[in-house]
Amino acid sequence: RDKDLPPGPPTLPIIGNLHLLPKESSHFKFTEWARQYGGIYSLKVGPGTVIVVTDPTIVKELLEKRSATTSDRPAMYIVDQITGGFDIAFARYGDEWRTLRKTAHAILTPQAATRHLAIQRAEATQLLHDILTSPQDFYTHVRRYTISVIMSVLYGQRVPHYGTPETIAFFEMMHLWTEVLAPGAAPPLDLLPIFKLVPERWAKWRQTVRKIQGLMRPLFFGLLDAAEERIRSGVQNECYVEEILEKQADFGLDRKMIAYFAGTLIEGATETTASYLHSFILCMIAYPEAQRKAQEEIDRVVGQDRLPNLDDRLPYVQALILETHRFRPVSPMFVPHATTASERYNDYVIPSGSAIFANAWGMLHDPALFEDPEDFRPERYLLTENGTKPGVDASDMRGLFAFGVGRRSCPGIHLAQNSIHINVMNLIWAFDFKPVLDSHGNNIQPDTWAYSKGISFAPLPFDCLISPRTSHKARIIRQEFSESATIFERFEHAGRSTGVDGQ
Ligand code: HEM
Repeated sequence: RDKDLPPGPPTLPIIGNLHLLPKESSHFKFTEWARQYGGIYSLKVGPGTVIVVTDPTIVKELLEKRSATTSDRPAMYIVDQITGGFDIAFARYGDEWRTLRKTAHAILTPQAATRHLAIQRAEATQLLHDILTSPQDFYTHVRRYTISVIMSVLYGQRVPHYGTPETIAFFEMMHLWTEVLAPGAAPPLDLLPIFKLVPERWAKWRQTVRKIQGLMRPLFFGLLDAAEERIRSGVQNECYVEEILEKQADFGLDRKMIAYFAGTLIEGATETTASYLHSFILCMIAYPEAQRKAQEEIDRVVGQDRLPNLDDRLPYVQALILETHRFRPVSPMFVPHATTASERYNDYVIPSGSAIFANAWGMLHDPALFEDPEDFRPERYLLTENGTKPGVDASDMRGLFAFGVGRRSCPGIHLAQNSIHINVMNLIWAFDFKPVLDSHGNNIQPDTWAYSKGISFAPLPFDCLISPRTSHKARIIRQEFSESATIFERFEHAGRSTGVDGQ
């Protein structure tokens, strides 16, 4: 380790800290090191440098104030092989990323996001209705909701039930993504490019990449073809593809870019929002007192006779939403950034080309910032704006640290926040969430640590008893769902096929 680098664990010759890197749930080990080496430390991975930041002030300084040089992404050979560099979340910091980001704003700014509220509300009503009808399947109902919203926003085509060929192909593809990107699934291709020459029969990762490509191309182009055909036939519903085809020349996009950009946005939107909502339900059964307080507030403000809406003032529910982001952040390490120039921070030099990991988990679970951080306690956000301990200077800790900071922060935040607020309020208003019972009638306590260990951090499927709070509310749900039919009609195009077989 160069003497100007921030401190870090002892290195071995040539490989540096490679042998120490965790194979799963890396945020836990990265947080352990942060407690030992401080708010900024470094890891050597072969010749490369990784900087891990676990201090809100340093994150703000490096990723926000100096975002002109810290907004690149590390090279990811496998991702580029799969998406041709057109996945906005992993694209290098350059003209193509700028173009993609600009087009994302066409659908994702706060104003643009309000255009999607009608379909989000209608889909949320279907989520209530689906849970009312088959509560044991709540996990897949939530996923149907999230994919249906983003498909409507992008292609103007909703997903009325979970088993459509497009959803089957999409989730199969996501499963393979997780498999191939899991640490250890492929050799360190970005550090040791010689491995790129290994032929496919000896490189399982290559076979997986080929399978993903085989699912991805027909899915992304099939969805685009179907949307274009619908638009040509004069049926419009203000979706992204309509807008982008109109302005294609201004944005400088070719057809492949549109197909891959829109397709990779489905990935960015679906699992993240679903994972948040699953964590919320898990917290409701694990922390019944928080559920009771939220229900009491909603009953007082909203009453029994209508669904909640975004104008309702519900401070405890707002605090609960923030606490869920803090307690189980969807992206505990954000997405890694990289530097395009050397940066000096205090006495340290961060070389150009270093990866920077913002350790959101370590900050959101820091006992110096949060009282009993491993407790789920919405009240902390009623006490101080950022949920931090009274008296702690947390001005650099924004309440929504969950969505990243700087130029690469999440452009989907407004769409995601609307989905989260609408559904959390609806679900608390409508249902009681309880743990399942064992054969003696005792509660089986949910495991709030049973999460996926790969690149995403999502609760593993869990059991839960969900029942409507009153039969009157159940009737309102059925009525609202049937009234949503007129909104759904605009996003359902019977007879138009994407050609995806979903096998
Ligand atoms: C609970 C929901 C969500 C959470 C917690 C979340 C969180 C994040 C985080 C932490 C990042 C990385 C920020 C960084 O690198 O500094 C990110 C990036 C991104 N998110 Fe989200 N996200 C969510 C939903 C969505 C939705 C609904 C969309 C799309 C409609 C979306 C699209 C993206 C994209 C395109 C990027 C990459 C941005 C870039 O690299 O320029 N996300 N998100």
